[in-house]
This record gives sequence, C-alpha cells and structure tokens, in this order.
Amino acid sequence: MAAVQQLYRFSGLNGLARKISTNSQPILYSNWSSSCSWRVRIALAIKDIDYEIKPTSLLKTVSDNAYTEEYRKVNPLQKVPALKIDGHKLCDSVAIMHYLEETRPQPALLPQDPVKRAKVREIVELICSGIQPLQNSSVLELIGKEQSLKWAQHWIARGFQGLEQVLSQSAGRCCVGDDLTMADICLVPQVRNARR
Ligand SMILES: O=C(O)/C=C/C(=O)CC(=O)CC(=O)O
Repeated sequence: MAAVQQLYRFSGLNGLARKISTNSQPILYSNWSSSCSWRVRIALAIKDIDYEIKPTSLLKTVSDNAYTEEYRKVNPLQKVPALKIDGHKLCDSVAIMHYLEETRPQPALLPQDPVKRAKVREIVELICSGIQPLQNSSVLELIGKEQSLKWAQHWIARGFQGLEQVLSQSAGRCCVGDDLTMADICLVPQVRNARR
C-alpha cells in the first residue's frame, strides 16, 4: 500500500542520526521499540519539524532509562514518548499529535470534514485505547511469560477484526479516504507490534 510505504519513509527510524542543535529545538524522549514513540516521530516528520531525540531506554540496567527520578519529572508515568516543545512538556502520543496539529496545522493530520474527522478519531481510539494498551510490554510483564503471548494475540486479533470492518467502510488509499491522517500514523506502528 503506497500510504504505508510513505509512512515508513516518515517513520524517523533513523532518528538517532538527527543532529542535536539549538535549545529551542523540540526534544523528543523516545524509544525505538515503542509504538507510541513511533507515532510521534511520524507526526513530527510529516510536519517537517526538526527535533532533538533523547533515546530513552525501557531497561532499568541501561543509563538514560525511563525509570529514573530525573525522567519521572519529564513523564510522571515514566513512559515514552514525551515531547518538550514551545516551552511546554507534553506526554501521551495522541495528546502530542493533537498539539502539533493545532499549533502547526499544515500538512493536516485530520480531515476538514467533521464526519471524516470523527472516523479518524474512532480509528485512533480503537488502536490507542482498544489494542495498544492491552499488549504493551508493561502489561505483558505482569501477565507473565506463560500467558503473555496468548493474551497479546487475543487482544490484537480482536482489535484488528473490528478495525478491518471499520476500514472496509472508510478507507481509500489511507485509513480514511486518500489522505494521511492520525489514523494511519497509529495503524503502522500497531501493525509492527502485531508482527513481532
Ligand atoms: O504515549 C502513549 O500514547 C502511550 C505510551 C505507552 O503506552 C508506552 C509505550 O511506549 C508502549 C508502546 O508503545 O509500546
């Protein structure tokens, strides 16, 4: 699908190579394996916002990890992503995407049409509330090794079955019509989660 290829180009997986420059540049606390961090990297790339990336490990044994007291001041839930931008500190990938959309409207990540906007939000919600939180690493750790694969597969399969039904009505080249939106930004990292 052309849109998916486009998103991979936008993914910022090569974000580590981004140069660190002035203080006024946004700072993204991100982890390569975090699908939520990936959403924000895609949004920043689509909107052509240059930023500094702070790789934030999810392993307590590695320095610059998310479980330090220092990072707790950045994100009280000690999750990635977090974005420092315009003198503010923002957490939660969906809230960050909306902030970017409202402060830097072009290229738009939401359609103009209210029905299409609602559909984008429905898909975002389906993925970001209905799938991703149920299969993220902190939840799977609590479920335990024996049950975690079955658990993750169950919620991912259930979510994608619902999603496919929604997309059969809404999609063109992208999730809603032919233009890239927040829905596509959330879909691609979730597909990667499902495959791994
Ligand atoms: O910012 C969010 O929307 C949610 C973040 C998380 O749940 C942490 C995380 O990185 C989980 C993941 O993407 O694998």
